Amino acid sequence: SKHVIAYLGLGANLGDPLDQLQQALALLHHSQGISIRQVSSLYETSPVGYLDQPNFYNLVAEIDTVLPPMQLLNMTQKVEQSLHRVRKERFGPRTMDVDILLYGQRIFNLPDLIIPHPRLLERAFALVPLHEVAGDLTLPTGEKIDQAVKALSNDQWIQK
Ligand SMILES: Nc1nc2nc(S)n(CCO)c2c(=O)[nH]1
Repeated sequence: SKHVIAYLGLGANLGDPLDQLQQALALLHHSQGISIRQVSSLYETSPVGYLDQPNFYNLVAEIDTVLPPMQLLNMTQKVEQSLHRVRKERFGPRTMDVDILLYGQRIFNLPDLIIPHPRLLERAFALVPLHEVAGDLTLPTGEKIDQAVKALSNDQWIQK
């Protein structure tokens, strides 16, 4: 069936984030219908949304998947659960967050699946690692990633 290149944003700021990110990548790579093609550098980033929490560690993985979007969403939620994701505050600290940033050139606006990720273009913690693995991509909504990353305000910049 049809192969789609998708981009997943991973983040963690509770427990042992580096170990959890490594475990999440291994789980994804060994999932049926998903193969990881590229992984960005690891970035330590200051929390966006709810500031009174530990720094996050973020990365973006480029995957080749034959899963339809809702099945890919199920897989990402299973990975979060196996990393003991406890959903408390919506923007609070978490052991693992796996967001579907892009799914080929597709656009979805479903109740529990909005792609491209709605806050992608204003979040350096997603856009900078995405630019690293897919810098010359144009979003299905028309924005060019390399222009969007340049447009980020300086205070949004993050260190590797
Ligand atoms: N720096 C940073 N801030 C965040 N705020 C939320 S919510 N999240 C979870 C991802 O939506 C993050 C994150 O991954 N990194």
